[in-house]
Amino acid sequence: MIRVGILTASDKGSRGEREDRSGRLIEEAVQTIGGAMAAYKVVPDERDQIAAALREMTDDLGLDLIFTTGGTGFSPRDVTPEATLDVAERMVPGIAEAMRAESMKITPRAMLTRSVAAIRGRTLIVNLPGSPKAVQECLDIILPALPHGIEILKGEASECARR
Ligand SMILES: Nc1ncnc2c1ncn2[C@@H]1O[C@H](COP(=O)(O)OP(=O)(O)OP(=O)(O)O)[C@@H](O)[C@H]1O
Ligand SMILES: Nc1nc2c(c(=O)[nH]1)N[C@H]1C(S)=C(S)[C@@H](COP(=O)(O)O)O[C@H]1N2
Repeated sequence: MIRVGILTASDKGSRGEREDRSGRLIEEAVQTIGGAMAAYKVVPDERDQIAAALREMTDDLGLDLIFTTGGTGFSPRDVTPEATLDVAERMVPGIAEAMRAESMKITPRAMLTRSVAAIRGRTLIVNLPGSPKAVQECLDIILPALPHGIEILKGEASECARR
């Protein structure tokens, strides 16, 4: 079982002005790879609050995988990638590269997400864009590859199967 944290960075969501459909979507999608939501938080687009929530989900809760949603674009308040870099120990560029490359086949605006993926301790952190449409598209692209990486992170698999 993969223990998943969902962190929604949204000013509107944190004020209770919008239902978090993106967070709900992530919760349902991770079940297809044996994931279960173990923590959920909505924070405003504030770098310190996002980084603090990421530290809590990694260091205190020891989750396997964290998806953030929102705050990856060009608005001055979009700081989720910067907050992720604040807590990152090792980068995983291929995940964001794959999301952008495959999403570009759907919309050229996919190049506008500044999302990053990184490892802290034994936790993989992946930024997703904010809209439910973008979240679904990005998860379709990356979810199949994640369980193997998480197994290795957890020390449950040492070799890469050639697939
Ligand atoms: N968590 C979410 N749940 C449902 N819809 C969302 C969510 N995040 C974004 N969206 C939708 O995607 C659109 C673009 O997202 P964007 O990140 O620009 O949000 P915003 O509403 O401008 O800002 P914020 O969510 O930070 O208050 C939004 O207008 C909204 O329709
Ligand atoms: N697959 C996919 N990626 C996408 C999109 C999309 O519709 N589908 N929208 C893009 C748009 S319009 C923006 S502005 C950026 C940043 O989104 P965010 O600010 O909500 O994080 O994600 C991009 N990535």
